[in-house]
Amino acid sequence: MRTHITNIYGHSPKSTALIAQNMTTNIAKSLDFNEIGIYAYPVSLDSPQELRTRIDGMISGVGFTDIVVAQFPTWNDMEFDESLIARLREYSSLKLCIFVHDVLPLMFEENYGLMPRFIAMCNQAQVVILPTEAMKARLVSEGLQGPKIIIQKLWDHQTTLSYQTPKFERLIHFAGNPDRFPFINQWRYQTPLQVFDQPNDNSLTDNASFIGWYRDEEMLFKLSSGFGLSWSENFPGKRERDYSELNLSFKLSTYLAAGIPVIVRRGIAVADFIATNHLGLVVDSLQEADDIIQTMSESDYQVMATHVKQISFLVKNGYYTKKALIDSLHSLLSTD
Ligand SMILES: O=c1ccn([C@@H]2O[C@H](COP(=O)(O)OP(=O)(O)O)[C@@H](O)[C@H]2O)c(=O)[nH]1
Repeated sequence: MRTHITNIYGHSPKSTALIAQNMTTNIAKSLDFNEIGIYAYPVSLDSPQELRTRIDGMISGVGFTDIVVAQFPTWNDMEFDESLIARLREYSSLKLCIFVHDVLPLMFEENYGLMPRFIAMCNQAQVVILPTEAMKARLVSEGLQGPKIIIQKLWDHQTTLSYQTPKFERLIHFAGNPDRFPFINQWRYQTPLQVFDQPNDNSLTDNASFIGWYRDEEMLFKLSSGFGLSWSENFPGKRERDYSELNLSFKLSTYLAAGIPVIVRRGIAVADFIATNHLGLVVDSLQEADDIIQTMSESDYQVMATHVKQISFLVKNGYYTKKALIDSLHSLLSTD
C-alpha cells in the first residue's frame, strides 16, 4: 500500500494556489507520499477518451489498494477534477481523501451553481480535509455527508530562515494585490501600509507604499517589524469578505512564519484562534487597528511577538499540514 498526493504545475510562480499546493506536496513527501503531477492545460480541448488517457498517464503509479490525497481545485476546471475522482473510484479498494484548498462555488458568485457538483465530488471521498469548522458547517448545509471531515486549521509556510525577534514599529504590512484587495488603494490611516506588490495607477493614497513583489525568503526577511494584515472586503461579483469567514488566508501564515503579530477582522474563521493564542489584533475595523497601534507600547508588542514565536515554529515546520495528513491516514485506515 502506497500513499500519493496530487500537485499542480504550469501556473504563474506568483500564484498562491501553486505555492500552497507545492508546499503541501513537499510536506507530504516528508511523510513518504509520492507525487502525482497535474499540469495546467485547457481541459475543454480533450475528447472524453483523451481526458481518460491523460488521467491514466498521471495515475499510472497508483495501485488498486493505495491511498490518494487529491488537492482541489486543480484549477483545470471542475470537469477535470470530476474525471480524476471518477477514474480513481474505479479502483474499488483505493482510499480517497480530498484536500480542499478553495471552494470555487463560494469564491465567485457566478460559480455558485457548481455547488451540487462540488458536493457530489466530495461525497465520493472517504475523508475530506476542510480549512475551518465554519467551512465544514457551510458545506454540510449544502449536502456534504458521508466522508470523515478533518480540519486543517491553519496554513503552513515552510522556511528554513531562522527566527528573528521582530522590531516594534507602527507599520502594517500587506502581502496581497490591489486587484483583489482594492481597499489598499484608499489607505487613509495614520499607521503606514507597506504593500508587497508593484505600484499601480489606481492608488489614491500617499500613506501606502508599494514596494514590489518579492520571492519567498526575501519577503519573509522584510517582514521583520510591525504587523501583518489579513483583510478582505466584498466587491461586486466577489464576496471576498464573506469567503474569508469560511476559508483560511495564506498570507496570515506568511506573517506568522516571519514572526510578526497579525491584524484580522473579527468574524473571520480563525479570529478566535488568533485571540486565544494572543497572536495579534482582532478588530471590527481598520480604524480600530490603527487606533490600537498608535497607542500601543513596545512591551505590549513584544508580548504578542513572544506568542507568535510558538505558532511560528509550527507553521515553519509544516506541522498543521502534517497533522491533517496524518489524521487523514488514521481515519482512512482505522476506526476510533
Ligand atoms: O511579494 C510577495 C507578495 C505575496 N507573496 C505570496 O502571496 C501570498 C498572498 O497571496 P494571497 O493574497 O492570494 O493569499 P490569501 O491570504 O488570500 O490566501 C503570500 O502569503 C505569499 O506567499 C509573495 O510570495 N511575495
